Amino acid sequence: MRSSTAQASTYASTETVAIPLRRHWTDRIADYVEISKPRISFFVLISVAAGFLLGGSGEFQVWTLANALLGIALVATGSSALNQYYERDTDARMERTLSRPIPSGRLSAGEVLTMGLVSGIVGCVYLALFVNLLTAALAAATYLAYTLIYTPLKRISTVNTAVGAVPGALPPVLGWTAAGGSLDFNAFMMFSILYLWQFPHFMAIAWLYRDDYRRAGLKMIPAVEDRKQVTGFVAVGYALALLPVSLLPGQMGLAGDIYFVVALVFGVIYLWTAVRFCKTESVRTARQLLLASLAYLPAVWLAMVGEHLHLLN
Ligand code: HEM
Ligand SMILES: CC(C)=CCC/C(C)=C/CC/C(C)=C/COP(=O)(O)OP(=O)(O)O
Repeated sequence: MRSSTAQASTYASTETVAIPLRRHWTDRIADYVEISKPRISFFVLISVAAGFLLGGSGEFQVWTLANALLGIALVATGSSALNQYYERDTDARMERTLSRPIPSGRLSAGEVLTMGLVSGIVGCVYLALFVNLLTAALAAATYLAYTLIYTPLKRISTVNTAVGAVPGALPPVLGWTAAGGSLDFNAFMMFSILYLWQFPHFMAIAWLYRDDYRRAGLKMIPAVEDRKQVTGFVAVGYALALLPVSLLPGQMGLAGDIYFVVALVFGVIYLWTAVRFCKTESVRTARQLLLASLAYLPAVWLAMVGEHLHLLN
């Protein structure tokens, strides 16, 4: 125990962290919640719910949905905890992540490692017992791909984004199989939409935090690429590819005309913000692209589910 006053900037050199002797239990809970990356996890769970509501046979199984959400939330929390355990040194070098529980000394690395293993394993076992084996196996694959492949790859190659986008795109598939759906073309369409969506989303973020990533030695495209507009072209390319792919569910009978219009309108806005970002890389255009990404996903899932369940027509 080196000190009881954890001042984030003091610990920027990684291992030196202070664990306060006594902290109120509500503060510890808040730290555990922060470890779970609650905003990303919330979107992951929205995607699970969308997959579930589209993959079911028509009969609404509320308890299976609740069990799937709980089990997947535990697995997602476990993967976030292991990611932060592994990245405790690089997180301490980035302004965005410096005040996370480990680099700021509010939680020990050992605690977070334990949380990552326990939460991940309990979540997978819970899914196997209360949902089904296929969903448990896919959730375990998501957890392992995120922690053992994507996370270490961030230090090695810019390919990391294309790899991390695979576990990132699996949540709707987990929901789909939790509802009893098989791994068919419709599940693959939902996977593809979320896979492509992640690139403009992350190019905006990676550009905004490129100095952070450079300082930490993480290989993100805008942090290693000196030529202007490469990040923008990646964003535009994927936003463009997303447009026709996102219209497929309307064509394949998973959703109808309302979905088609919503996917088209939000897809065009997403593409337009990506083009603006590509033309003029700036904090303003990057933030607009990030905002468009965060509006796109709930809108598209909601329209698909709403129309599939005849709530909109
Ligand atoms: C390659 C895949 C992805 C990468 C590298 C990535 C990276 C990030 C990062 C670094 C942030 C933090 C930005 C900040 O602190 O300001 C973030 C925010 C976010 N991400 Fe992603 N993400 C990916 C995929 C996803 C997926 C699959 C989802 C949801 C299904 C998602 C949903 C969100 C949300 C909701 C936020 C919160 C924005 C906010 O703080 O307001 N991301 N992402
Ligand atoms: C069921 C289950 C395990 C779901 C999880 C799905 C999943 C992997 C979502 C996150 C996608 C992703 C690569 C986020 C960025 O992490 P980052 O490490 O780049 O972000 P950071 O820099 O903020 O730590």
